[in-house]
Amino acid sequence: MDDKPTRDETRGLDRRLLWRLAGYLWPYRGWVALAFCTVMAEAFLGPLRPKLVQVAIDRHIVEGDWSGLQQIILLLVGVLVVEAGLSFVNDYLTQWIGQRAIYDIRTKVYRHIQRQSLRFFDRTPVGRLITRVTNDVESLSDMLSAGVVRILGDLFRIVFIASFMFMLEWRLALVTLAVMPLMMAAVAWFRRKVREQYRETRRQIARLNAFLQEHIGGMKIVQLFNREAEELRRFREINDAHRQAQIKTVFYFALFWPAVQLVSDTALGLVLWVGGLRALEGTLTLGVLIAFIQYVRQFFEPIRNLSDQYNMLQSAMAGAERIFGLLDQDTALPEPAHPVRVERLRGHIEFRNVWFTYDELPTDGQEPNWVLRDVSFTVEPGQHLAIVGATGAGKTTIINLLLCFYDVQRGQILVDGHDVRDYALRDLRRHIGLVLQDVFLFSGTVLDNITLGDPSIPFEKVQEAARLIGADRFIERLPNGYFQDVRERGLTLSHGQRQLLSFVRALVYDPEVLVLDEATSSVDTETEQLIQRAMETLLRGRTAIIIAHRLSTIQHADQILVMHRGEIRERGTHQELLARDGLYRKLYELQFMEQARSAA
Ligand SMILES: Nc1ncnc2c1ncn2[C@@H]1O[C@H](COP(=O)(O)OP(=O)(O)OP(=O)(O)O)[C@@H](O)[C@H]1O
Repeated sequence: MDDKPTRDETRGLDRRLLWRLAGYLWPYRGWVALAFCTVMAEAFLGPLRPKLVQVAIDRHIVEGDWSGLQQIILLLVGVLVVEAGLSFVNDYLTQWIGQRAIYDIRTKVYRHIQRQSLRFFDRTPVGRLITRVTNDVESLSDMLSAGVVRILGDLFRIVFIASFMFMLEWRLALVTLAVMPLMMAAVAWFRRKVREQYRETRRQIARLNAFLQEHIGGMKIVQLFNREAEELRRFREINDAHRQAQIKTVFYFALFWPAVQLVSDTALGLVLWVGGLRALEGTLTLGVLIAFIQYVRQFFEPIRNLSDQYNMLQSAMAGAERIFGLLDQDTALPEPAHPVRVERLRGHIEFRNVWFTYDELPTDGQEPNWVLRDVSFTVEPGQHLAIVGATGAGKTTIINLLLCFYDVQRGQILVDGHDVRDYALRDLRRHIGLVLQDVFLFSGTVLDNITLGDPSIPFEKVQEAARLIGADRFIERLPNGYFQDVRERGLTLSHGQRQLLSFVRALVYDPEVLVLDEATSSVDTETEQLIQRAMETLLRGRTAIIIAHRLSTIQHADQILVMHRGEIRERGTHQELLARDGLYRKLYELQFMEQARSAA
């Protein structure tokens, strides 16, 4: 299911992952160094304050030295102001660095996904990829921004505070540290519990995501089969498990904070007791005692922060592992070192003994599950080739291979005499237009969907293409015409209208070769005729490969291939194939009878 924790999160911090993540901060190393300096200065100034208070009391208040006291007060105010300034610079800077690094990683992940071959998308659920680009990248955010800097800052703060305490009065410092074993025990317990709970929460989130992805996608079926109540019950169950995991996490946090407070208060009590007794004996000044009270308060805060940050690091490590796992998996087809240059294609296409399977080739010598078997054919420039066959025969696969969505395992595909692998993918796809039966419309206007956001295509060209295809009438009837928003996935347009739009799109791009997967969805007779005429316009003067579902539309094709279970069973023109008493004739008669039945 989506987003399983892929690493054992009980493992500690992985140094290899940390280094790799640090690599994303390298471009901002100057700023990171500055952030370190500010955090160090802040870590030093904090413990300086109690020391100043001690001096103010012991040397000036007790001695009645007003002018000296004034100087110390001024110094204290100065320290506070500088600390506030440093804190601002540090917070802003670390977030700025972190957000930049996150931006870089997110762009890198998206670019990587974009380059993958379709084989990758067949195997990887969309929900998982979305989680990688959003949640997982976000989980690195805390670490790459404040994380590392703050952890170092806290460590330094502990060292500085301890040093100040020891310099001031080493015996009282030891008294403060006496509670450390208690503190360590509390931290260790909390860390273990929260880690367990954290893993449980992640598991529940993954279940929630997987459920939502499946059920929102399949809502039509859920509603059609009246499964709402049952699905709601299942959703409630998962949602409840998620809630319980969250509440447990909150429980441990709620227990941890007061526990830390208790330990630090115990330290305070000890300091007051031992320090108070000594003050009464006259072996300790009041200033030192007051300074120590402040140090005790300061000392436990970074310790508490560190245990929090440990959890943050854990979550970042899990996210990093998943992101790097994705980045390290590269299924992009290799681009040729010296691609064939193309200005225009002549449109000569040849499949030469092509064998193909969607699966990985077995390494144990077993025969693969071939989807295409020894497919060979040639389309001369300007010719129209139609492919027919039962569902699953391998028609779409031929298109997928011609457009290099997948790589052939045996044989060769040649366009204008060159292997398709010798072309740059961009070039090849620019010159071979593809019109699919399931027309995908992006959110945006009708115009955007025709030009696919290419501003160099003039509006007049779009209008002209729409007129030639016969789509102008319905577009102009839309409330905003070409500027009508089509909504996500084109739900506001009918099948026929979407089909026409995709024809206009193809005509505007004016490819030399056109590959067309004829729509199977039924449209009314008028739209059917419109589509038929539009197809003729689109195909005129171009080399074309048409996957035909209605045999009536391909009677004028120069060549027809009849596919059966991945093989070419028959080939010829419509008349030749009808004359032969074979598969084509059977298919034709079947469709003919169906049409006659539906007309009756
Ligand atoms: N992405 C894929 N991964 C694995 N197998 C696939 C994939 N796409 C298609 N197949 C399998 O390959 C075979 C041929 O499929 P193909 O889509 O080429 O058939 P088709 O003739 O175009 O069918 P239809 O007319 O239904 O579109 C089928 O058995 C199908 O299950």
